[in-house]
Amino acid sequence: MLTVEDATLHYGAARALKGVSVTAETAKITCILGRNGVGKTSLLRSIVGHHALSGGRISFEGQAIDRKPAYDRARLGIAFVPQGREIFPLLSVEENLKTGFAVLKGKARSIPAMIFELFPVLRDMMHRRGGDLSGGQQQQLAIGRALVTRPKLLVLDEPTEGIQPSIIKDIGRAIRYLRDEHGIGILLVEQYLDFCRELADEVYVMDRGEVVHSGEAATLDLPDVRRYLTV
Ligand SMILES: Nc1ncnc2c1ncn2[C@@H]1O[C@H](COP(=O)(O)OP(=O)(O)OP(=O)(O)O)[C@@H](O)[C@H]1O
Repeated sequence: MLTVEDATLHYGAARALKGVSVTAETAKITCILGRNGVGKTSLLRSIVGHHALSGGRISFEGQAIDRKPAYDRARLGIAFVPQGREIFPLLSVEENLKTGFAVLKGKARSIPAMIFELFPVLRDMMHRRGGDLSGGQQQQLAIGRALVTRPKLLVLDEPTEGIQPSIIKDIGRAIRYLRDEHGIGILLVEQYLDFCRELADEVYVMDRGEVVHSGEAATLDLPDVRRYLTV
């Protein structure tokens, strides 16, 4: 569904991505592991249209998207849950969810009931301000907002960062449900190996702007992967 080929990205003279190739399939969970600063966020932001590549190609459902602006990619079905959530603290939970309407046509503008089945706390806190939610609840809200756009591919940047274990479990369950029941493709980056192992179908490991390992999650060579995750 999503193919990134030979992606290179520069910040000024500094090269953050060096020939990265990654694919994410429909109804599969693809996890990119790597420690801080190896280029995971840069890769995701290139995929969703927040950074322009300096080389390489990105295609989605067979269509080249690397020259398209972020809102076009969102309309095609790519939704992004950024690191740090980036919810609107002064807007209510409901208003935050409705910001997802921007990429939908008039008639399609509704909040899917599935979001409240996955994260009941969002219904309970519908009229509270986003900024009043805990970190874990904000992460659920950020995922909910992404789901409002009815994505085919959900891209998540470190969804477990700074979140308590019970909510990490809820988020893991939600991700599995989206894959199994809705056939959504999931692409997530993580530093938390166990979360990734439990969830992922396919795994990539990045180091210093490059993919250094890739394969099915079930066949991961754990000592080798851990080596890339420890500082
Ligand atoms: N806007 C920017 N301008 C300049 N350099 C940047 C910018 N964003 C990231 N970098 C640098 O690019 C490299 C890759 O950063 P990136 O955030 O993609 O890594 P990461 O693996 O996602 O790390 P983290 O887990 O901390 O987000 C780092 O050396 C970082 O300092």
